[in-house]
Amino acid sequence: MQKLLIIDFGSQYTQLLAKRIRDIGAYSEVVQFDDKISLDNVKGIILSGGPDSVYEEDSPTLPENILESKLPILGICYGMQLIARKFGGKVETRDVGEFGKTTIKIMDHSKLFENTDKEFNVWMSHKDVVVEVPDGFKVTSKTNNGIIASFENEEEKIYALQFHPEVKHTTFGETILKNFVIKICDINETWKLTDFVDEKINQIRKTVGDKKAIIALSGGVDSSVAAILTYKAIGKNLKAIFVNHGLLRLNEAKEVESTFKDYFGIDLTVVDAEERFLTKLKGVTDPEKKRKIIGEEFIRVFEEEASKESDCEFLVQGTIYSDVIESAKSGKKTAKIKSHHNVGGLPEDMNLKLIEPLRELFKDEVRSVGEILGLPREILYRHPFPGPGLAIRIIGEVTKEKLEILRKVDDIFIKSLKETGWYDKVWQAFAVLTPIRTVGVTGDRRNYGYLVSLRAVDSTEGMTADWSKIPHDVLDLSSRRITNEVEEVTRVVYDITSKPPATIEWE
Ligand SMILES: Nc1ncnc2c1ncn2[C@@H]1O[C@H](COP(=O)(O)OP(=O)(O)OP(=O)(O)O)[C@@H](O)[C@H]1O
Ligand SMILES: O=c1[nH]c(=O)c2[nH+]cn([C@@H]3O[C@H](COP(=O)(O)O)[C@@H](O)[C@H]3O)c2[nH]1
Ligand SMILES: NC(=O)CC[C@H](N)C(=O)O
Ligand SMILES: [Mg+2]
Repeated sequence: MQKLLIIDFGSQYTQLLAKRIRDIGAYSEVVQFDDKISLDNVKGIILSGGPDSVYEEDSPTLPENILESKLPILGICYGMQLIARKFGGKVETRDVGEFGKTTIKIMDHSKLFENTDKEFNVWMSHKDVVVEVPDGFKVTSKTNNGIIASFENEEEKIYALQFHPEVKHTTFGETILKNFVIKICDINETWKLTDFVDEKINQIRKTVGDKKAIIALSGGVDSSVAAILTYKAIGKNLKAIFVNHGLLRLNEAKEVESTFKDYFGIDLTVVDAEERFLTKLKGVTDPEKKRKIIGEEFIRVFEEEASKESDCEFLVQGTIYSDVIESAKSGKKTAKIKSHHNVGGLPEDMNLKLIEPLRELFKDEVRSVGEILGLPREILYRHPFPGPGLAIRIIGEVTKEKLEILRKVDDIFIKSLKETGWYDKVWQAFAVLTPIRTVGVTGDRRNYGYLVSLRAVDSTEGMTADWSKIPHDVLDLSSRRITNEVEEVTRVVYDITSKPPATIEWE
């Protein structure tokens, strides 16, 4: 089968690139930069970004055989800088980076930019820049800051982009990738999500055999889809476990329980584990420590529940690709951003075998799988909620008192969004409780209360995000309700940072 090869230099977005290629309907494979690379059936090569700088010693280099192959090449970010250096251009670092939204202007015709505007927004994440392109290459676009955003050698079919076309916030990103895959590499075969569903159901059936499995069910999108997929494979041999770790939102435990009992015939056990989680978290302020403690405690609960069943050997989790990438469990060079509780937060000694049917997919693909499986909209379009819950939204130590405050604030914000029709317009929204105390005046009295931040983001798969442009009156409504109804809070701010440079959750 014809394919595109993606060479991974440690970008946070490598699998996202693979996904975009799937969206275009072509088959792609990701390999590490130092793997032995076979070029059989390969029609084009994409070089990913990465955390290194090409001028540093020991930084990853271009595999030799790809240049000899004369196949079309597209270098992105680090990949672009590698091409510049390899062919004799110049790469330098700058004091000020470009992270998030930047505008570029097309300077010269390029096949890559066919059907795009002459000027459009792109998503950047870099500090190094190409200051001189190699001989034989031409600059095809620059950013508003005068930085080279793309260059190419059309004859050799070598193309380079400083920005990330694989990121949804890059307008025309899909057009650019399509131009590369279809017009430049000439690929024309199809990949479908329904094939994926059938394949996974068979695989799960084979793996579990006549043993039993438990599914860690949070009521969120990913684990609900994983649950139905697994239920289709092994039926009654699947038991669902929902852990109430005391870090949930207002009324969440009750809602999840009733939704699942009503909708699906799956056998669901709710485990009340509030005291054990909060005891373990006592005095802990470091975000990574919190995540590891929670990840381990989850597994201990699942092990205890599994041991109550005969022949229960498997734990199904709704892990998706963004959980994997940020925990640095993908490529060799990928930097760790944070340990997602269900991946980087897992203990080393665990006796259940993991099944993660959605591990390679992104959120929007998971939603599509859910649609194929017939899950209701209200489950599929819930905002994501992280496994460690409110523990990573309370900056500093987690206490019962703080959990109470944050639950009330979060509930008011979400209700305000729902009432004004904004809940479905943003990808994820929540509140964060900071340890900062600030002076307020309520009813002529001094009130020394907490500072909370509201956060709402627009995203497609959580890998990048922009802050949502919620109207001022909706923010105003939320702020007034919060300060009126939650006396411990004296100040409300709205988070206006994109990812990158920030992340979605604060810890
Ligand atoms: N309270 C919980 N009880 C049981 N399992 C949980 C709980 N919270 C998280 N998990 C497990 O951890 C996995 C990762 O959590 P995550 O929040 O990323 O996914 P989700 O809750 O299924 O979906 P969403 O991202 O929409 O919230 C879940 O798929 C589920 O398997
Ligand atoms: O199940 C989870 N376990 C975790 O440990 C975790 N950390 C972040 N998230 C969610 O992932 C998405 C990206 O968040 P970040 O930009 O903060 O990494 C956002 O949707 C976050 O809510 C988690 N989900
Ligand atoms: N995202 C990237 O590929 C970054 C490449 C390089 N480290 C830079 O800062 O420019
Ligand atoms: Mg969740």
